[in-house]
Amino acid sequence: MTQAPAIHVRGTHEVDGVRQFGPLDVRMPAGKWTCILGRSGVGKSTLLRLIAGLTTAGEFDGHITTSDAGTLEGRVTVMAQSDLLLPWLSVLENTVLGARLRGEDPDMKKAQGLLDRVGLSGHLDKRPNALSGGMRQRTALARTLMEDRPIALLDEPFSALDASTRADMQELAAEVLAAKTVLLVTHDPAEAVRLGHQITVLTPDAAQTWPTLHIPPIRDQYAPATVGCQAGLLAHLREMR
Ligand SMILES: Nc1ncnc2c1ncn2[C@@H]1O[C@H](COP(=O)(O)OP(=O)(O)OP(=O)(O)O)[C@@H](O)[C@H]1O
Repeated sequence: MTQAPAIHVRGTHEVDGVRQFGPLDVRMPAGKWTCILGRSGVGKSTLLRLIAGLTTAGEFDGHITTSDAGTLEGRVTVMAQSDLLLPWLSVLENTVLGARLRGEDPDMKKAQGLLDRVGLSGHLDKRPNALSGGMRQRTALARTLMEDRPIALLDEPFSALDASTRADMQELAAEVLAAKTVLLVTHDPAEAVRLGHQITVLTPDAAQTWPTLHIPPIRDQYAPATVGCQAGLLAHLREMR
């Protein structure tokens, strides 16, 4: 795997000639987690899609660059808000879909290991319509973690999970994606404070950096400093409405 680069996004996004967000200037440090929050509809998923090189509802006027001047193409793995599981494939087949689409031999042992870590080892042969929402999301997470890319873009990857499973999956993702450049879109201040090396709050006008704790992630969510940071961030998000 190549080393994870930093990512720098500068620009403005417009939909039908109306500015949706920007001009923003956001830097995602190399090999670190940047957690992005902001009110619903502000453009978090759009920003993620722009970095992923996917289409958006509008036009982006700006630049997305990497610290090594390399292209993003082929170096990014994306976990979208909807799980995008193929209904005719099993849990295991969906998990190895990336390799299959590239015409490679999938690493079945790695896939089975990840599915075990996400608690689905007893469901490998099931089709997505036989799974709960949380099980589907964990399958999509396993599929994302299969890809050994230097950049991971995760759009609310733990939103369908119960609290204890969510904590477990956050720890798994932090372990597997260590040293990668990660963008995590979340609505949960506790999640951002637990996982983020950097916390960015997107507004229609800018991307604000919220001060994080000096302790490196993954942080103890019950430590007084963590709880205080979460409370401050939540208050800030509520004031922005
Ligand atoms: N296909 C589309 N056509 C027109 N407008 C769209 C389309 N998709 C998204 N939008 C608009 O773009 C804006 C940003 O959407 P986006 O999904 O990026 O927001 P978000 O911050 O991720 O929201 P949420 O937190 O609710 O997921 C929204 O106002 C939305 O209405």
